[in-house]
Amino acid sequence: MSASQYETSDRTSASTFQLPGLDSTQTLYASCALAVLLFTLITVLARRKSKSTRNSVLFVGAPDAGKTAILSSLAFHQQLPTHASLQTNSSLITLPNVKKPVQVVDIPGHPRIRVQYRDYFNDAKAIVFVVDASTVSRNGAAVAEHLHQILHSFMSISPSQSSPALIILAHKSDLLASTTSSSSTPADQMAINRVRTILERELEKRRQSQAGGMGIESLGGDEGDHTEVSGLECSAVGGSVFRFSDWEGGEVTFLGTSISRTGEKVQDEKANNIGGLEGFQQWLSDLY
Ligand SMILES: Nc1nc2c(ncn2[C@@H]2O[C@H](COP(=O)(O)OP(=O)(O)OP(=O)(O)O)[C@@H](O)[C@H]2O)c(=O)[nH]1
Ligand SMILES: [Mg+2]
Repeated sequence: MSASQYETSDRTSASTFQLPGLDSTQTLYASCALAVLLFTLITVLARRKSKSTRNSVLFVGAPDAGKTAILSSLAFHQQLPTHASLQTNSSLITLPNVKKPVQVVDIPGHPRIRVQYRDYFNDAKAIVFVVDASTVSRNGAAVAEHLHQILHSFMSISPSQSSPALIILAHKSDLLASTTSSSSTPADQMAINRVRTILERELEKRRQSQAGGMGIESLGGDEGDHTEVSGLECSAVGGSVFRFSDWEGGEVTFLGTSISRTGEKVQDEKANNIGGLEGFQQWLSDLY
């Protein structure tokens, strides 16, 4: 091959990597700048997408806790007669000072159905765990098992993803009012204290069983009996017992709630407030 032939082929291959009007160094810089721009664009779009996916509110909790009753109070401003739900309910609710309606998904508490919360977990902006404060002393272990499943899901969220907010409603506080009428503590606060204390005790039992390698009751659904169940990790500062305030999965809010009896109009039209659920409505509004 002659020297002139080499020259021609060199020029041809060089020209394929050059942008018109730029030499090879400038072409390299331009390509790098373009790559950085594309990367930034993709990252921004991906972040926006992951932020925008968390929009709904998820109601979970034991059967008969009051989830559907709360949902119908918020959605229809009236407590409709309810019965054990056998399928997931979904409704749009309006919140004070929030422009767009918010979707609420109510997962039945039946052990076989409750695992369906996982299908909605990644879209949830808030997880609302409803507890019947009037019966929790009797069924605390079962309620804690259910809550453990939820806490486990929180701890499984990857660090790059945002977590939903978690609130535990100490519900049916009206049923404590008669038993606590002589006490100076308001019924809502009494309900919170009771629910928090019982759940912390029951979750601590589960934590100890795990640590002792004794195995604990199943977390339900298709997870079966896990030997390495986690989700109850607490910061070392808090000492050795389970405390919601030390839980590593995030902040846990407690609120006492109740709703009026069947058929009563429960909305204060002017304030758009619903008796016994105002604090909860406000908490939701603050999220949106
Ligand atoms: N006293 C009182 N009763 C309530 C309150 N909230 C709900 N209830 C009653 O509790 C019962 C159960 O309520 P539901 O809303 O059906 O319970 P749920 O959590 O949806 O139960 P599942 O669908 O089985 O998971 C109903 O009879 C309600 O009227 C409350 O604040 N106070
Ligand atoms: Mg229901």
